[in-house]
Amino acid sequence: MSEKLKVGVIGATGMVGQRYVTLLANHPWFQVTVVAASKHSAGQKYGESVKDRWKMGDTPIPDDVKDLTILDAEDVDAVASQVDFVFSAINLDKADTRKLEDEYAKHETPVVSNNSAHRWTPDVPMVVPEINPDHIDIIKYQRERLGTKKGFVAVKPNCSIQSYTPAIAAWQKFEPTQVLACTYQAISGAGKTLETAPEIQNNVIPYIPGEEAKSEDEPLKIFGHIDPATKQIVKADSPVITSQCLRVPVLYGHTVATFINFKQNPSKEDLIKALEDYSGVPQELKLPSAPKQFIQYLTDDFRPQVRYDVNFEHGMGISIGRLRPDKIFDWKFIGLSHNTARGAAGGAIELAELLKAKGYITKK
Ligand SMILES: N[C@@H](CC=O)C(=O)O
Repeated sequence: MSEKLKVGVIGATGMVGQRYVTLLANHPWFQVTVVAASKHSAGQKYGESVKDRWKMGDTPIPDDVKDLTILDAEDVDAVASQVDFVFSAINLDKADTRKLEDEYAKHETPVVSNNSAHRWTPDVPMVVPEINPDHIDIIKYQRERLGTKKGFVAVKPNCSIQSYTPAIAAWQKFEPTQVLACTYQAISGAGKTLETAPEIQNNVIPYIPGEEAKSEDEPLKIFGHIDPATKQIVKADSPVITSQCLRVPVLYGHTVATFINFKQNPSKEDLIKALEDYSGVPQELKLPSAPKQFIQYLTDDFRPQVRYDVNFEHGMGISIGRLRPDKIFDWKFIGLSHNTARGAAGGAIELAELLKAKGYITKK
């Protein structure tokens, strides 16, 4: 077996960073060799630093990272010189995040980011590997702009869109024109637990800052195409998506109530078959984090439920149910995805696997 790629996790102490180090423990291709965080945590042993704020429940702090000394994420030289690429879960303001991620790229260290800062940079691919793997081809133009040979930034989209965008992708041949999506989002999406967010207990909060714009716009970049003339990703102009995003007292799992119109007139059987048959490059290449079944359709009207279905395919699969005709729209359905697995660290790890398999991430 070839030597594993050395990985840095920047922003390793927060909730998404913790999810990265737990998902990467025993990864067949990647080995976490550096954990980095704010200056405040730098110099401490990772295990010591996170033990009182460990949010991964029963999953212990992995042995391979426990004794690593946390580096300052802004000391790019120190981190980049020790790794082949980094996962970014850094939590700075957007301009500073963009600057820092670019610096890593310019140090010839590819960045696979969870952060939203670069999602709308026109030559940064925003990828769900099952849906738009071809967007990684934009990296050649990004490298031209950055003046790098190996370095680049690639991002995954916001977690909220992953409970309905896969269904829209599976139904592209029916030409979706309009989508209405109301999300019911878990508290871990805000980096909190039910204990650290007492305000969510017995409550529903009707506003998640910035979430509706992300939910409406990000799928369109994913459905877009690379324009070689401008060396940019041009977003699709349909379907038009409108949304409302609510925070609910759930730890993991974003549920969505979705309504959809099509130009064509698919039957329920056509729609379910398209969901169940939908499969992509990660499944073809058998990427280590790829779910065997990307989308499952559940016929029981009481499903999908967070309690039973959030961990479908280790949190990397999407569950859809209650597909039925609507009085105003053509169809409506319920979707569910795991917001910190498929929706965050798991989706980014699958993207890094795709980038490695396609030769964009290599040993330095
Ligand atoms: N913005 C989301 C997190 C997903 O990436 C949320 O607040 O739930």
